[in-house]
Amino acid sequence: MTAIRLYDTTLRDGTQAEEISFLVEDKIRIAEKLDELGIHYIEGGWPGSNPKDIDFFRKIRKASIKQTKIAAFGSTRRAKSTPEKDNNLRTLIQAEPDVITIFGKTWDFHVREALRIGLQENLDLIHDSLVYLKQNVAEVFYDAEHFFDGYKANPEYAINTLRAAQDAGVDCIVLCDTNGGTLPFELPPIIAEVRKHIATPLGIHAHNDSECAVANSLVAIDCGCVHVQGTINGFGERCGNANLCSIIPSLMLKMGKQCLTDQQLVSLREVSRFVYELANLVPNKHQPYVGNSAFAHKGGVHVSAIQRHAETYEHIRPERVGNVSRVLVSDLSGRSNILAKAEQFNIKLDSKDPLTIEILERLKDLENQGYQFEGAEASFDLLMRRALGTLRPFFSVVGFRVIDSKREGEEKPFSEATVQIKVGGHVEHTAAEGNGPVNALDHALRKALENFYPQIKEMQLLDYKVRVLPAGRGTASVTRVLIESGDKTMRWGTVGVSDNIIDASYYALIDAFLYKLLKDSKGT
Ligand SMILES: CC(=O)SCCNC(=O)CCNC(=O)[C@H](O)C(C)(C)COP(=O)(O)OP(=O)(O)OC[C@H]1O[C@@H](n2cnc3c(N)ncnc32)[C@H](O)[C@@H]1OP(=O)(O)O
Ligand SMILES: CC(=O)C(=O)O
Repeated sequence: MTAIRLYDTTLRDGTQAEEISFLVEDKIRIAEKLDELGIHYIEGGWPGSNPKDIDFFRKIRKASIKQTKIAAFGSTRRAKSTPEKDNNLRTLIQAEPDVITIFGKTWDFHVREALRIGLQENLDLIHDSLVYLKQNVAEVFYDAEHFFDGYKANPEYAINTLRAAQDAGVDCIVLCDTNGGTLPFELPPIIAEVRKHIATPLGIHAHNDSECAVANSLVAIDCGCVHVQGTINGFGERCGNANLCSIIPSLMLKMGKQCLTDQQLVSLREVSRFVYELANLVPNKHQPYVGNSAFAHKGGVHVSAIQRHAETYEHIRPERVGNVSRVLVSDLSGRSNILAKAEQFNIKLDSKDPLTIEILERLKDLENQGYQFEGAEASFDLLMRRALGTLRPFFSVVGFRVIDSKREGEEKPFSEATVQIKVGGHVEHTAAEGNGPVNALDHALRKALENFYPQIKEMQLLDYKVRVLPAGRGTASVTRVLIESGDKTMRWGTVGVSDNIIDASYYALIDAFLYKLLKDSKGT
C-alpha cells in the first residue's frame, strides 16, 4: 500500500483566510498539536513575508516536535535576480526548516500578466531557484501554482514548467488548483497525461471555490498522487483550502490509505476544535466527521433505525474520529427519540407506557408554542420528570415583581426585582438589584435560594440568548429565551417561552436552578 504524506498549511495558507490571524505562540501550539496528530509536514509560514514568520521558525526549533517536518514557504526567485542574491530564497534557507516549498507559475497567462516576463525566463527561474534550494536543503517541494488552469490553457507549456522542476531534482511536485475552479471529473485525464512525462512523486493542493477541494484531493490521490496539502477545518484564502479533517478520515476509512494510526485518528475532532479555539472562531457544527451535528439524529425514523443498528444512518462510527452520536428532540421526534433521551438521562421509560406518548404529545405542543429543546436538554430532562411525577419539589415561587426605571435622561436605567419563594413550610422574601431586569431577577432568586441550597453559589449564568419568534396568534410575537448555566462540573441549557421577555427568562432561570439542585442531589 502506498503511504500518503499529509502536508498541513493551516499556519500559512490557513492564515490567508479573511478572519484568521495567529500569534507566534498560537502557531507553535498548533504545530505541536498537529505533530501529535501525526501530520507528516507542517508549513509554518513564509519567512520572506514578515518578522512574525521569521520568529516562528526560530521558536519552533525549541518546541516539542517529535516526528513532523517543518516546511518554510516562498516563491521562485524574482526576475532580474539570481538565486544567490534573491532575498526571498536567502530568507528561506536562513529559517533553517526541514523542508522548503516554493511556488512557481504554470499558466502562460500568469507569466505574461502577473510576472510580466517571457515564457522561457519563467522556466529558467523555476529551474535555477530549485537547483539552488536543493543544494542547501535536504527536501524541496515545488507547488505548481494554477496547474489545472495552466494545463487547460496551454498543456505543453504547463508540462514544461513541471519538467523544469523535475530536472532540478525536487522531491515532490504539487499540482495546485489555486483558483479552486476545477471539477473532480477533470482531474483524472490531466493527471494521467502528467504521469506520461513526469516521474517525480506528485501531490495535490486544492482550493474550495467550487466546493470541490476535498473531492478533488481524494480523486487526485486515487489517480496516484502521494502527497496531499490542506488545512484544519478548511481555513484558507477566499472559500478556503481542502479540509484535512474530511480528507484524512476519507482516506483512512473509505480508501484504505493508512496515513495516521487509528489512535491518532481518534483525536481528529479535538484537533479541529483546538484550532477553532485558537483562531477564536465558533466551530461549524455541521462540519462533516468532526462537527457537533455530524452524527446528530433528529427525524424519528432515523432515531428508531440507529437504535436498531447505527449504520442505518451513520456512514462511519463517530468514535473513529473522536465524535459521538447524538439524539435530538424536536417536533420531528417519535417515541424512539424520547426513549433514547430518557436512557441518556437515566430515566426508566417503556415504549408501550402511555406516559411515553403523553410526553411526546406534550413536547410537540410545547414546540408549537415556540419551545425548542435542542439547546436545552436540562429543560427536557425536567419535563420528563415532571410528567413522570418524579421531580422533587425543591422550591416553588409564590410570586415576583421586576421594576425597571430611568430617572434622568442620561442616567443608566435602574432594575430591581423582589421574589417570594417557598421551601417546605418556609417562605423567603428577597429583593436585589441588577444591570437589567433579568439580571435583577436572577440575583433575587439566587439570594432567596442560597439560604436553603448553598450550592447555588457555585452556579453561573454563562450565556443568555433571546429570539423573537414570528407571531403565531393575532399580532403578538413570542419570545424564546435560552440560558446556558454551568458550575465546576458541567454546563446545561434551559429554555423559557412567553409573550413577555421577563416571563420567558423567568421560566428558563427556574429550570436552570432546578436542574442544578436535581443533578447535585443525584451526585452527578
Ligand atoms: C497561491 C498562493 O497562495 S501564493 C502565496 C500568497 N501569499 C502571500 O502573498 C502572503 C505573503 N506575501 C507577502 O508578504 C508579500 O506579498 C511578499 C513579501 C511576498 C512580496 O511583497 P512585494 O515585494 O511587495 O510584492 P507584492 O506583494 O506586490 O507581490 C507582487 C510581486 O511578486 C512577484 N511574484 C509573484 N509570484 C511570483 C513567483 N512565483 N515568483 C517570483 N515572483 C513572484 C511579482 O512579479 C511581483 O513582483 P514585481 O512587482 O517585482 O513584478
Ligand atoms: C501554492 C498555493 O498556495 C496555491 O497555489 O494555491
